[in-house]
Amino acid sequence: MSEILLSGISKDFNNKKVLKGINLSVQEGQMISLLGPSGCGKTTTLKVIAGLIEPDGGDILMKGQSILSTPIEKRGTVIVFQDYLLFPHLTIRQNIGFGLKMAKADKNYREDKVQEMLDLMELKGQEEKYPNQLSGGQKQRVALARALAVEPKVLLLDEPFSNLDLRLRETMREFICSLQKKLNITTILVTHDKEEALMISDKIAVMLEGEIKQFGSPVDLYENPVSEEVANFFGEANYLTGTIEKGYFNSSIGKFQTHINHHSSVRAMIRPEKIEISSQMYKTGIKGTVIKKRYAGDRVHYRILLKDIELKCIAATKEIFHIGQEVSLNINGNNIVFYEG
Ligand SMILES: Nc1ncnc2c1ncn2[C@@H]1O[C@H](COP(=O)(O)OP(=O)(O)OP(=O)(O)O)[C@@H](O)[C@H]1O
Repeated sequence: MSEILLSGISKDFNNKKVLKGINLSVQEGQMISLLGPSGCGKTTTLKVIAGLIEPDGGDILMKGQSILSTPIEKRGTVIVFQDYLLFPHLTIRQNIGFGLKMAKADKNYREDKVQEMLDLMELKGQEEKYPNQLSGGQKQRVALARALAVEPKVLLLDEPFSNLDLRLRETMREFICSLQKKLNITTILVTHDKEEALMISDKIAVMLEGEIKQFGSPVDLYENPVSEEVANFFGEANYLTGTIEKGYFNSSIGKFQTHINHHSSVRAMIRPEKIEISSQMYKTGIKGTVIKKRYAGDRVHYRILLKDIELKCIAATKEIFHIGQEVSLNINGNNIVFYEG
């Protein structure tokens, strides 16, 4: 049974459909990302789960029971916003204990729990300081400590890394991932950062214009996007048109073996890094000429011209090709994703 299940959740704001029937099933202990561009409805979805926004339609079940009419503080969910919303006039200790105080938890229990959180979040020595005396990463750990102190069943994180600089972002990402696994807490994280979602999630829900377009593992989403819309959102893609016949995809640049057998006209999607480039002019390779090159340190982005088609290719920097160079391309048919043409 799902820890949390959204079924047909809809929400309009000023006659604009912001959520158009969201379905999502999250299992206990999973880390899920809601990934989508700004304004697609990610935060609204989190707020609906937390009880901060009432949906117009649909239901939310927690372990099979509807929580729609359950008050916010009894839902077992807690939301951490990107700007942390710490209380500036309270010390770190008081901030962390705030939720427990509101819940009228016993004083001894509260003190023990705050201590446990200070240890868990590596905040020892900071307890009597005020939020403005802490770094961004420390503030975020205080916000997490305050959220986790009340032992929620579901942790909701809204863009948790967006206010941190690049290095701190990586450290906090690692910290939150290992904490989430250690506590085995069901977590839904909102992000617009694809790489972040790919790196930290058990599953990703791609959200575009108020709808979940695909829900799957990071590998599935990147390697087998269900539509061109999802493929384009996730990264760069090359498209070729052609037909599939007897297990082969026939296109203007060549014939590729595929596992698909039915006859049809298709559009084929190939990720730029799935194309192998070589300076060796193999007989089986597809001949092309490098016409553009962008060096990015750990990789190089190329444009390769083949007859009248330009392909985007991304390669490691082991061998760097120059503009005008004749190269040979190799594409494995298993790395081509097909959409109906
Ligand atoms: N309380 C509200 N009243 C009116 N419109 C709202 C309200 N909250 C959100 N919206 C609108 O709903 C849409 C979705 O907003 P939401 O904050 O859920 O998007 P998001 O995907 O989280 O984007 P971002 O990453 O920019 O936060 C936006 O067009 C926003 O302006």
